Parts: sequence; C-alpha cells; structure tokens
Amino acid sequence: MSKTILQARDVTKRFGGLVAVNGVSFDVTEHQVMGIIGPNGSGKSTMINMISGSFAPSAGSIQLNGRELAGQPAHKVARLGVGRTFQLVRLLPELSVTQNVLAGAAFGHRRRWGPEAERFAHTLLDRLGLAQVAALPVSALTYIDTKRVELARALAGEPEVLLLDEWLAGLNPTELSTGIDLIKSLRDEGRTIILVEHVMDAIRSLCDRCVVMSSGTKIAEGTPAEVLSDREVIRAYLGDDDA
Ligand SMILES: Nc1ncnc2c1ncn2[C@@H]1O[C@H](COP(=O)(O)OP(=O)(O)OP(=O)(O)O)[C@@H](O)[C@H]1O
Repeated sequence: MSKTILQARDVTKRFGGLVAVNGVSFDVTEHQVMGIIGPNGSGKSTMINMISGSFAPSAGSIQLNGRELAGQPAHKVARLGVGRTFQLVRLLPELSVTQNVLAGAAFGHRRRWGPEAERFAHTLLDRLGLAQVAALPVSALTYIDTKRVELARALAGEPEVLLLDEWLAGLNPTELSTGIDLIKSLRDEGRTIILVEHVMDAIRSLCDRCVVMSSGTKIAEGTPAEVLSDREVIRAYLGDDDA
C-alpha cells in the first residue's frame, strides 16, 4: 500500500463570518497527483494557502509525514518539505533566472548553496527548457517561461510535496499542451503533487484523484472520471437547472 505523505483532517478556515473552508479532510499518498477542483470561490486557494503555511487554519490538522504543518509559518513549511507555485507569479523580476532558482534552492526543503546549488539549478533549468534564458532577468521572459521559472524555483528546494496553484492559467492552447506535458513529466518522475486547476483536460490527463470543493465543503472525492460524472459535482459547476 502507498505511503500517506500529506494528511488533512477537518481543516477549516474562517475569514470573519465567512467559512472559506469547512471541515475538509483528504490524504495524499506518495507519487500521487491530487487535484483540488471546484467552482470559483469554493475555497481551493485557501486550502493550498493553509497547506503551504500562508494561512493558519482556524481548526483542523495538516500533517506532512506525520509532522504538523497547521499554524507553522510558510518558511518553516517549505523547509519541512512543501514547495509551491503561486496563482500570480511571484519571482524577483530584476534578478536572473538562475538567481531566482538559486533562491529556491537556498530556502527550500534541502538547502543548497554555492557550486552545489549552481550545478543543481543548471540541471533543473536544462530539464525545464530554460537553459537558453538562464542569464536573463525574469522581467525579459515570455509568460510561459516565467511560469517555468516558478516551477524550477519550487523544485530547487526538492519538496516532498509540490503545490501547483493554477499553474496552467493564462497559457494559450499551444503553451497549455506544453505545460500539461511538463507536469506529466514531473508525475512520471514520481513526484507527489497537489494541483488546483480549472482546465478540465489537464485534470483528466494529470490527476490520479480529485477532491471537489463547493462553498468551502468537500462534496466529492475520487478519480477524475468518477467525480466529473457525479451529479452533485455537475450541479455545483452548472447550477441546479442543468444537473
Ligand atoms: N484573505 C481573505 N480574506 C477574506 N476572505 C477571503 C480571503 N481569501 C479568500 N477569501 C474568501 O474565501 C472564499 C474562498 O476563496 P478561494 O480563493 O479560496 O476560492 P477558490 O476556489 O480558490 O476560487 P478561484 O477558483 O476563483 O481562485 C471566497 O469567498 C473568498 O472571497
């Protein structure tokens, strides 16, 4: 049986009177790609932000390999083994691609500095198709390349779990198929990934399992085929009249 890497139990987040995430539980096993899907405002990003330590849960537990993440600050969570990309790219635009990736290596799960970090960064840049632009400032890159750098920065810390928050958003159809292939190649390497995504083709082709959220609550969990044919899920996406 596969080993559970991340365990979320009864996780709740309140913003004042609003319950953005309401008692959500799920497990992610080693080498699994878990999708968190649901309509706009259903609590997906809030869930990711709690796993990565950007927000402390109001209640519940999130464990990585048995260690509690809930309430830990983001830099500690990164050290413990959670790497992430952001919905809106967060890089240091004036620094070069390589320097951004080195920052990821220094502050990630397995700390690396100096020549060792440089070697590792260059391997990653090659791997992600960024070797040609390694010396350029991030501000000079195309949009998909900034997304690649975000991924390289997250991978440079060698996370045990990689969180992708709408990494494919904003890509044109050609870039989208390149982006899906890139995430597929990460999956094929055996990485453990949690991704929030709206692109259904990506969910179908990338995810082993999905958690579906609606109004902060988990309404379904299963393979993409199972959840996308679930009546309650269809109702949540399309509204009552269409279900
Ligand atoms: N920092 C915050 N303060 C107050 N309310 C927030 C905050 N962050 C999120 N919310 C609210 O929590 C709810 C869930 O938002 P969240 O961004 O998690 O949804 P989502 O499923 O990721 O949406 P989308 O698909 O549009 O990105 C929304 O009602 C949102 O307005």
